[in-house]
Formats: sequence, structure tokens, C-alpha cells
Amino acid sequence: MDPRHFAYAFSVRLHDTDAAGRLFFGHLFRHAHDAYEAFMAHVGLPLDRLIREGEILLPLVHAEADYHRPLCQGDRVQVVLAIDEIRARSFAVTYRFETHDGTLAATAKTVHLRINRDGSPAAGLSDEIRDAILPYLHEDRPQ
Ligand SMILES: CC(C)(COP(=O)(O)OP(=O)(O)OC[C@H]1O[C@@H](n2cnc3c(N)ncnc32)[C@H](O)[C@@H]1OP(=O)(O)O)[C@@H](O)C(=O)NCCC(=O)NCCSC(=O)c1cc(O)c2ccccc2c1O
Repeated sequence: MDPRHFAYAFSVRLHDTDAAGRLFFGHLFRHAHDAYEAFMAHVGLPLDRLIREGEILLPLVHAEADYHRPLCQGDRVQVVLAIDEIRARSFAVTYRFETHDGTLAATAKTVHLRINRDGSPAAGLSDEIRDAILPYLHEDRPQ
């Protein structure tokens, strides 16, 4: 595993699937955000603390996904997460959803903007955020 990647594993549950037996498209974002939460905790920025303290709020301003192969109940999935871009006050995260045999099932990307308590965009990301995510900046997108 590339040290600039963070891995998160989950199994597709029955309630993740639609009437056709596939992971419903919207649920991909739930799993992407679960991976993101685990990543943020791993780099010392657990979302529960950020939200409780209220100083660092990072809502999503963009989310996208591509679906290459169906994921079905019981599939073991590894989400490979990397930081795609760090801007003045936002950063982009990419996610690669792989099955146990390495098949690429889906990719996703989210953009997180730092905002102030009043909801306005912050002047910039803090050094704490920048230092925590910089080791995972990967210019070759995992897609
Ligand atoms: C967030 C907003 C208040 C920003 O509004 P505003 O119009 O003032 O923004 P700007 O146009 O000036 O852009 C600022 C900045 O953002 C970049 N940006 C904006 N849109 C996009 C986009 N679609 N794609 C990419 N980038 C975008 C823009 O380029 C600028 O960046 P620069 O680097 O160039 O300066 C307003 O947009 C707003 O309120 N939006 C709604 C947000 C929302 O409701 N999101 C969905 C739910 S939030 C959520 O899921 C969530 C997840 C978390 O993980 C959290 C973690 C911690 C706390 C809270 C979380 C959270 O709420």
C-alpha cells in the first residue's frame, strides 16, 4: 500500500442494496464518508471533536462518483482514500472502491470547505488540518 493512501474496509449489507441486488448509488457516499471519518480520526482530527469544539467545520461543497462494477450483499470492499488537492480553504478527497480480488468497482471524490461558525467560508485551512492531511496528498489520482 502506498503510504500516501489510507485504507478502510467494509462489507456490503443487505440494507445497502436496491431491488436489483446492487449497492444503491447513494449509499456509496455514505461509505465514502465513513472512510473519511476513519481517516480524519487516524490523522488526529476526529470529526466529533471538530464539531464539538466548533472551530473547524468542513462541510462538503462537492461530491461525485463513477460506478464501474456492481457491488452486492456480502462483498468485502476496501476503500483506498487519498488527498487529491489542497487549496487555500478547501481540500479534495478521492476514494477508490475495490473488491477483495482488486477489481475497481467505483470511484468517488468529495470537496471539503472550511467555514466559520456563522457559515461563511473561512479565510483558510488551519495549519493543524494542512499538516495532518499533507502526507496523504497524491497527485496521481487513485482512479
Ligand atoms: C459552504 C458555503 C457557505 C460556501 O458558500 P459561498 O457561496 O460563499 O462559497 P464560494 O462560492 O465563495 O466558494 C468558497 C470555496 O468553496 C469552493 N467551492 C464551492 N463550491 C464548490 C464546488 N461545487 N466544487 C468545488 N469547490 C467548490 C470554491 O472554489 C471556493 O474555494 P477556493 O479554494 O477557490 O477559495 C455554501 O456553499 C454552503 O453553505 N453550502 C452547503 C454545504 C452543505 O450543506 N453541504 C452538505 C452537507 S455538509 C456535510 O455533509 C458535512 C460533512 C462533514 O464531514 C463535516 C465535518 C465537520 C463539520 C461539518 C460537516 C458537514 O456539515
